[in-house]
Amino acid sequence: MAIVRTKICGITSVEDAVVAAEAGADAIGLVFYRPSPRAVDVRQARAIVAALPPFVTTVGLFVNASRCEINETLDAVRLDMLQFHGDESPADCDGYHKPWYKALRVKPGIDVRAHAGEYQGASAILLDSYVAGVPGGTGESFDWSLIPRDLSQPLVLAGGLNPENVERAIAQVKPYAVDVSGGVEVRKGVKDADRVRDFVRRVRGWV
Ligand SMILES: O=C(O)c1ccccc1N[C@@H]1O[C@H](COP(=O)(O)O)[C@@H](O)[C@H]1O
Repeated sequence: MAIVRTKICGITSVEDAVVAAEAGADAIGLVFYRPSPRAVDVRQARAIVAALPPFVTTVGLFVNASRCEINETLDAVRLDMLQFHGDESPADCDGYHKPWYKALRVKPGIDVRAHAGEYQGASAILLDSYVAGVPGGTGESFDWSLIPRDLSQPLVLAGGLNPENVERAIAQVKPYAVDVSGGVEVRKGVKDADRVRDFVRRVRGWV
């Protein structure tokens, strides 16, 4: 059985980053989108990244950010990958000399395969729930039967995942990785250490 990778997104403190890393998360996500309750600035992000042990991937999440803002963030913070979670075109995502992946928000009627196929430069495609007016981090799951089996890029499953449903999600979707934010929080922007550990254990099949 393939190992499924875990990303814990929306980390806003050193403490939560260390919990995620010690739990066995493969990646942590830092939200550079000011309207989000999970947004961090570059000073917070630098402190979080500095506290991480080796081999934990740092992902910067952007929503329709300007090239200038992304480049300034990359100059200030050691980010390994970029997650584009807005309406960015394939061209908008290229040119940062970093691996990147694109989030697509799924609702009935969307042709996921065709949409994903436009992002040939992406290291992966992340599928999240569509909620009108909110780009992500909604805690809402979507109908996993809408996911095509034969995407050409690795699939990162997101949207309303939590320790209670992640094993079912993995069994049904067989993603490359899972990404969680709200499902392992005490409140928006603050992780629940026990739920983070429980989530990672379940993804790894340790329970
Ligand atoms: O976390 C946020 O606040 C956020 C804001 C804007 C875009 C994306 C955001 N988070 C990402 O949304 C998905 C699903 O989150 P959840 O588990 O349903 O809460 C995940 O990829 C987060 O990284």
